[in-house]
Amino acid sequence: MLTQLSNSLSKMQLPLRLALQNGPSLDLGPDPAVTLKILDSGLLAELTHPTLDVLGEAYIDRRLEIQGPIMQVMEIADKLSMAAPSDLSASPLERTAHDKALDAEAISYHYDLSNDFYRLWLDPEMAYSCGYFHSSQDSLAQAQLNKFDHLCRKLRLKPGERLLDVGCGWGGLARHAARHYGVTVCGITLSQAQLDLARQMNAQAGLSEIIDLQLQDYRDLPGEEQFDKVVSVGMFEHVGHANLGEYFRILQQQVKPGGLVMNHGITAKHTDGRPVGRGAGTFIGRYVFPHGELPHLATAVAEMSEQGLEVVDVESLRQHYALTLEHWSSNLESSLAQASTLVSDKALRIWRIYLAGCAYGFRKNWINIHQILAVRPHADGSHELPLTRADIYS
Ligand SMILES: C[S@@+](CC[C@H](N)C(=O)[O-])C[C@H]1O[C@@H](n2cnc3c(N)ncnc32)[C@H](O)[C@@H]1O
Repeated sequence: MLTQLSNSLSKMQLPLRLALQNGPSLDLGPDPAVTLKILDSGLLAELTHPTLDVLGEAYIDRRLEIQGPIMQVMEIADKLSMAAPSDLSASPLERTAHDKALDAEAISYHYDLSNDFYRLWLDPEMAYSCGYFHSSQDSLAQAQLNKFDHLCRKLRLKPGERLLDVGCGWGGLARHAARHYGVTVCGITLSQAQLDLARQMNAQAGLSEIIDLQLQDYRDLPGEEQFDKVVSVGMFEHVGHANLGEYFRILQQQVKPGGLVMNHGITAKHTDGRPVGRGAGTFIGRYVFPHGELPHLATAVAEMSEQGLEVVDVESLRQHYALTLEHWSSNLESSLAQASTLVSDKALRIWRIYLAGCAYGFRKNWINIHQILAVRPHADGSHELPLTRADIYS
């Protein structure tokens, strides 16, 4: 049965062994570093031209086992997927009409999984977004502190200011800003599990009085012009194209005239959002971030501009997200036994593929990430930003 695979794949010369359960095996190159063990022979027909979602799905459904370093598995899976016909650009774009109920369900699916599971592979402050590496040798914990500081400096936070953190996660940025910049913070999340732990962490840090975290959708934020600065980190990927205008309008309304808004989020490679990674995006949408959508940088900037936010600075952190994800993936890979006691076998398989696959995707430039800083100018068009960025780096 493996002959049919041999014919279609052997010219690829990969360090890969394909093995049938209790049966023969086929090496696609010398010294195989990775073995794909096929537990369901029905998969063989698909393996002649596998897309990444087919391979990922077969693994999480236990039709396939993987043996070997996970990052090498990703690289080999990507090469295998090149045998697939490249007609994916014809597949329809994933766009959802987001509403509050749908978003709450999607957020709970991902973020309420298990705090203890996330704690296994995130940094001690549990930042769940791209770090900022001053050097590739920085630890994950250091890179996350660097990121908090980079954001606070770009936002030019000053003692006594009020900061809104939209999608605050486990509150690491809020604590950093309150501790080191003397601001009071209001943060919102849609995950009850996150909120509970974030409040505990704030209390342990003695910061509960100056950080107010709530379970709230961004569309339910009350009032206007309540905040000196607004930050949103790793959240706008959940908003959806159809709601981007409303989302940025709300951020603009929340900040006082003259105030700054920072949007830090993953962005699409192509302006029209056509698929990349031969099925990788399909897998992420189906199993990791349901209804997630990645706008292109140009779309985000256009939507911000239309809502009265003047974009003043844009920085790509793509290499930083590859490094961050490599740390997360390697932390998870070295804690698999413990992880298996915290989440289901299927969830663990999904998260293994997601972390390693996204690290690979950022390295390959399939996706990007941008910090977009904007100001809400005063009515006469003025603002108080300095003429250069020198103060950020002093
Ligand atoms: C990837 S996490 C990032 C968390 C945090 N900013 C960080 O950097 O660690 C995304 C966050 O966005 C929040 N979120 C997603 N959709 C939301 C919505 N509609 N309203 C409020 N928060 C939302 C999630 O609950 C989660 O806290």
